[in-house]
Amino acid sequence: MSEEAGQDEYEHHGGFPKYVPADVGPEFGRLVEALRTLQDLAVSTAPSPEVTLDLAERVEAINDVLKTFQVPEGQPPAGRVMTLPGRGSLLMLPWTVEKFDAEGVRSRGVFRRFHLGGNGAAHGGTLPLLFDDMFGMIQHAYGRPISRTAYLHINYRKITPLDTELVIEGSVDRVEGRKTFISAVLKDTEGNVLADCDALMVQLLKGQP
Ligand SMILES: CCCCCCCC(=O)SCCNC(=O)CCNC(=O)[C@H](O)C(C)(C)COP(=O)(O)OP(=O)(O)OC[C@H]1O[C@@H](n2cnc3c(N)ncnc32)[C@H](O)[C@@H]1OP(=O)(O)O
Repeated sequence: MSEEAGQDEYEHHGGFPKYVPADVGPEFGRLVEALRTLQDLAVSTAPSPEVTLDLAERVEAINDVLKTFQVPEGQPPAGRVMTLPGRGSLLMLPWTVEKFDAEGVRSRGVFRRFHLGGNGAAHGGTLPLLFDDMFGMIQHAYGRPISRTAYLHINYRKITPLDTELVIEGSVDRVEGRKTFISAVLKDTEGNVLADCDALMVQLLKGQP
């Protein structure tokens, strides 16, 4: 990361907690990966009613343990571990950032069974999630203040396959006052464009949520 990257005016805007990198051990990444596998299996299996009941009780028991450790936004490690796929957040696609500076951000990963839409392809709604998260990182790496996505325009050029290594890369196109215009492209490793996307992020005014 360059020295300028991420040097925005975080604390001046709308009640957002300040997110700082989380210091976690390898057990956290192991738990996240186990939960991702659970998600994949939850949408791709058809256990018997007896097994389903047994699993429900076991997962409920896990939830009872986790509930006792709930903390406010900004405090869980989920989303704050840059070295983990999806920064350790189950919501995010399990992609790993490999370039993060003012010139742009690049990330690499796969869509998994959990992200299936139909006929072997990734669900169309998972691509905007990938792009929107990228845009947040891009504007942060560029040093822009806290902003929200005003629009996001995506072009689906080719079917996005599951379990196939893909690359997404994007950068800031231009800044006009509060407005940051950003674009990114999703490609396979042979350079075929699967989708491209451009978005406007608008800097929040003081007090805007
Ligand atoms: C670590 C923290 C990371 C934070 C990342 C968070 C990322 C997200 O949460 S994204 C969530 C999804 N997005 C949202 O929920 C946003 C909901 N919308 C809003 O909050 C507001 O509409 C917001 C803040 C985007 C803009 O509202 P507001 O501040 O009133 O701006 P407004 O005065 O209308 O517009 C500012 C400029 O942007 C332009 N603009 C705003 N929306 C659009 C749009 N959809 N299309 C084109 N232009 C737009 C306006 O035309 C105006 O341009 P100009 O200055 O040239 O006249």
